[in-house]
Amino acid sequence: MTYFSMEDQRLIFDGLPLDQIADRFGTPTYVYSAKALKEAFRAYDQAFAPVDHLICYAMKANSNLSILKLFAEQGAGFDIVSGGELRRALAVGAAPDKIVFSGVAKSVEEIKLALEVGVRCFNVESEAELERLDEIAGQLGKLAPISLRVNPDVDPKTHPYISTGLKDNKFGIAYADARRVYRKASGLQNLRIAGVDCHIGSQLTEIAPFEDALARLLNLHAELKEDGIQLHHLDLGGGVGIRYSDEEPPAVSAYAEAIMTQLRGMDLQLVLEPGRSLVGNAGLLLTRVEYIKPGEAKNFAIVDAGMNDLIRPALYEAWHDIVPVCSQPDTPARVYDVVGPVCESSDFLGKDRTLAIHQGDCLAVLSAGAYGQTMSSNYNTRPRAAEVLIEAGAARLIRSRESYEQLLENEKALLS
Ligand SMILES: Cc1ncc(COP(=O)(O)O)c(C=O)c1O
Ligand SMILES: N[C@@H](CCCC[NH3+])C(=O)O
Repeated sequence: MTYFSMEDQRLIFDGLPLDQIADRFGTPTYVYSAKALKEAFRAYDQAFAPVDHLICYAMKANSNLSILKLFAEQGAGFDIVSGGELRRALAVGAAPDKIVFSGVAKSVEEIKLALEVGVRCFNVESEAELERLDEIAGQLGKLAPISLRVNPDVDPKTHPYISTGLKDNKFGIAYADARRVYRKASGLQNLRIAGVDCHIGSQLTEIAPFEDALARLLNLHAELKEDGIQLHHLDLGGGVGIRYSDEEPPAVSAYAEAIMTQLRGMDLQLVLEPGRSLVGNAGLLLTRVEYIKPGEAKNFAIVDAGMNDLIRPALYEAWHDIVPVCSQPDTPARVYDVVGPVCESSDFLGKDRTLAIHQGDCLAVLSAGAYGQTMSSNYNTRPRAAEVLIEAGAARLIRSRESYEQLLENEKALLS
């Protein structure tokens, strides 16, 4: 499903011309389509309809409250990794019993809050965390629902920075230790074993690594049964990858078919934590060309969005398509590096892009709905971008551009 079209040389996104949105809200601005978000969620929900399942949207991909609310209304649960994300889920009225709590460094305060509100499950990432959780639950008179995040040592064949299920990654409990740690957990008074969990990495473009990880978890499930430990759910972590350029990630339906085939006959609820595939291609970043700068070796299109707004190209050399929102047939195309205002040579949004553009033109950086705004920063004292949602044929602001006052107020108040 594509949400783009061209009308009178203008790029239309979910029914609205992007130049109009840029004029109205300014740049840089993230723009999302509610229709695309809902359809992405529905693809998972329908594909897994034959089995008992819960889709916990991994809000690290995009935690704008309006987007969380939209997913909650579709029936989603949430995968959170911090007390901050828990507060976001609660702020949109998410049901705590649909929240799973991942993360390697859960603090005492975060655990207390999660126990008090009653999250569905803690995805425990170490023995030390298991002990901390048992102790705090005991103090609060609660029974903490847990699953162990098992590191299945499976190669997800993705960028090394976003691979999480290999032996040398910090995440999860080693597969070889998992059975022993489950036995230990079953002896701890204030814990209730709810399930098993893994997450092997992000932007996976093949199904096989998911199948390998699932096979290992099912093997563990059988071993635990022998030990008298019954699991109620199996959480397979993040979702499939998305298409940024020429990748061919599996369709959600094909992924679901493969997973459900393996799960057949197992009495386990399936939990999934997709992030990128629910929001990535439902969003883009609008930016305007401040200057065209021809160079000796390169031409630069210097735009008003930088690595502080979208860090993926700088961090992972990630490729995002960049297209003018108004095409200009009479303008000669040139090859540009599209670079931002930040004082770093790694501040680029795209390299060697053939574009027919002038100073003042507006560009759309595509597939920017996931890990865009959530990974943004105030580096160079740059305010975070605005965010806009297109819904029912209209665009509305869902986060205002940060003001310089907001950026200064905290420290100004502390000036001696
Ligand atoms: C624990 C966990 N769950 C879910 C996700 C979401 O993954 P994705 O955005 O690839 O669906 C991540 C991010 O990689 C994660 O770390
Ligand atoms: N931030 C990464 C994804 C990693 C998600 C966290 N485990 C990206 O932008 O591709």
